[in-house]
Amino acid sequence: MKLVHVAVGVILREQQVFITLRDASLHQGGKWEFPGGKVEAGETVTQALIRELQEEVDIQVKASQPFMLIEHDYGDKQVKLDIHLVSDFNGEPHGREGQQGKWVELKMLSDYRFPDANKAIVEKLQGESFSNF
Ligand SMILES: Nc1nc2c([nH]c(=O)n2[C@H]2C[C@H](O)[C@@H](COP(=O)(O)OP(=O)(O)OP(=O)(O)O)O2)c(=O)[nH]1
Ligand SMILES: [Mg+2]
Repeated sequence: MKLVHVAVGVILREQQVFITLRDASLHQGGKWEFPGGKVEAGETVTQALIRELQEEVDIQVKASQPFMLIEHDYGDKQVKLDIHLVSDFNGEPHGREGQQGKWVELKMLSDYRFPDANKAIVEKLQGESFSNF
């Protein structure tokens, strides 16, 4: 079974999070996600996070902190999501690869359909206040 290590960024600004829609053709497609992608050989998670957020949503990450680690088995694919909070960045995020993207209030996140592995992320985010962001 494939185990894929994924760097995932929760981009935060004033009680909002930037999420994107996964293309229907991808694994877990048609669902919303926190931008990110596979950690490549020789990369740290932080390096992968910086690279993926530049490629996918066109921002330059200035500060990030580890938030949680989730291992999930989808049956066809096993993922290890290394989720980091992105607390400071340059640029304005947008779906650079043509994908839909939007800022969503933290308290509204549970209204969106995410891959199953994300349930714990949404719950933890909604349980925190982030008064500092
Ligand atoms: N980016 C991201 N991936 C997630 C989330 N939740 C979740 O289960 N995943 C899974 C779906 C995919 O199987 C995997 C991420 O792979 P990906 O398709 O984003 O990888 P990538 O950007 O490197 O793209 P590629 O190399 O396949 O082109 O992690 C999430 O919130 N964000
Ligand atoms: Mg990706």
